[in-house]
Amino acid sequence: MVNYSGLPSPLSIFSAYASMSASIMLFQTMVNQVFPHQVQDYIFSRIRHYFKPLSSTTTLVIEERDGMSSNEIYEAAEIYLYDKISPEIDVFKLSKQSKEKKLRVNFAKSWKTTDIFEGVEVIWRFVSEECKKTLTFPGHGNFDNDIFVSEKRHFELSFDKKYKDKVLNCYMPFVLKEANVIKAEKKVVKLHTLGCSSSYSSAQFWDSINFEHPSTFDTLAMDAGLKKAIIEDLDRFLRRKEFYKKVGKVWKRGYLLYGPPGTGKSSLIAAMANYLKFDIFDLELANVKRDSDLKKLLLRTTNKSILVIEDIDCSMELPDRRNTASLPIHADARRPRDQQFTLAGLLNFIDGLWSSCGDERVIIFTTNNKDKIDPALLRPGRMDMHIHMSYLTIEGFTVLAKNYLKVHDHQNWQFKEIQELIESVQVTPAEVAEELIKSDNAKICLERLVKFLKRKRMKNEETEEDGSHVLELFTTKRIKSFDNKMNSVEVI
Ligand SMILES: Nc1ncnc2c1ncn2[C@@H]1O[C@H](COP(=O)(O)OP(=O)(O)OP(=O)(O)O)[C@@H](O)[C@H]1O
Ligand SMILES: [Mg+2]
Repeated sequence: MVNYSGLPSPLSIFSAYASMSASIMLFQTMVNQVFPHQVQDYIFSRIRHYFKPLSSTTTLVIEERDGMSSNEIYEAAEIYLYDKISPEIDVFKLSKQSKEKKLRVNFAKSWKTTDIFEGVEVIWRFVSEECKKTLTFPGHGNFDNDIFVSEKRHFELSFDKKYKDKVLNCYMPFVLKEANVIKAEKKVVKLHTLGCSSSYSSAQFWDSINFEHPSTFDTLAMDAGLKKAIIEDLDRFLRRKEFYKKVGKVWKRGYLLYGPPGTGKSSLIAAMANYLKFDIFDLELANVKRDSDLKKLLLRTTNKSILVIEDIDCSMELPDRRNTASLPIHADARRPRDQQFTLAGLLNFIDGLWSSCGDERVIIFTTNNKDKIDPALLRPGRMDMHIHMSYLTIEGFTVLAKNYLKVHDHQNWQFKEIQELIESVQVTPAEVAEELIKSDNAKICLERLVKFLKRKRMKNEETEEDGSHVLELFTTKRIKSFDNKMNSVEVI
């Protein structure tokens, strides 16, 4: 039925629509009668898919994780978009972890913003979904269920299809570059520690907070020559990207810090992280359950980071590691042998696969007792530098006095006495630092320190007079007072 203008009349449109609706209803009834529910759903979803209006928009999904590793584009987008969170207009997420000083503003669920790049409009949307997984653990004869909840996050980037090339080839590199600039400008060092979803769950992940350790090379009580050597080594490492590439070596540097408790090993790690502006990944081997978990965790560390494994001698529970290098670090009888891991395995993985998956990696091991650690760690080529953190020296004390009390040696008569005492007593920077914060008054602090050092010296002398220990302590003291009073660095 066509009217004189050549257009279909309203009546013809209505009758066509009515007959189409009737056919659809007939088809629907037929499908409902013939097919089971699941098949019906599938048929209707396919029909909807084919008959939906053609979209002119493309959407890129940028997930937080790319398999086992973090996705660099997601991280860049997070940094780039962070400044676009506007508390006045949008709903935003506010959080604070107990160890953190500042509030943390973050993207709320379904947060959305528009960005314009060279005249092209793109829309960013933050999507976060909760995933619940039920894990079953064998209990006493029965099975305990534990629900493990994790968050899956991604960004969706939508834009007009015709700008696909421009977005992929120009906008995305722009976002990556901008993120690097922002990161360098207000680089906040992060401390990543091991987290676990629940006491039963085996899933382990890195949990991060802002790292606000005040230690720097200026505040470290250490011989100036050693400090200079470490700083120069770090600078050389950063500069040598091309060199490492040319010689076919992985761009990583390993340090072994050893010395008695309280001599500043952890403080030096903090100073290095603050100097390099690298994140710290603090790996407590005692909390890692399986070899496969360890590998996953290592692969989830990022570039420009420091992997720290403290007290490596204590992570190895076996009495003598020299003959047992292939025995597991965790000799846990409840676990099958293939699920345990060895130091040799860990080192091979770090040297091999892990290092080749990233750039600008620093790895630091610490120990109180270098003699007790596995020879595998001391092998040439393993750790590039062995740094001995010693008892307090006069030079170290000068740094502490300046930092804690703002006094310089020439200003104070007690300095000479303290210097003489420090030369004759083995005292750690931690012990002296503890005395120096006991009062706001520098004079009182130094007087107390003199008393403390005299008491310590007397105690040592008394112990030396106790016949049963004479030989051992004498030997230890004479040898160690020479050895341990020297910070030293050994480039391997
Ligand atoms: N060399 C140092 N320079 C400045 N402060 C220091 C130094 N060594 C120790 N301290 C002070 O003592 C505290 C404890 O030191 P730190 O944790 O760095 O020692 P450590 O060698 O890592 O000890 P442990 O072997 O027990 O882990 C620090 O927070 C700092 O205040
Ligand atoms: Mg420490």
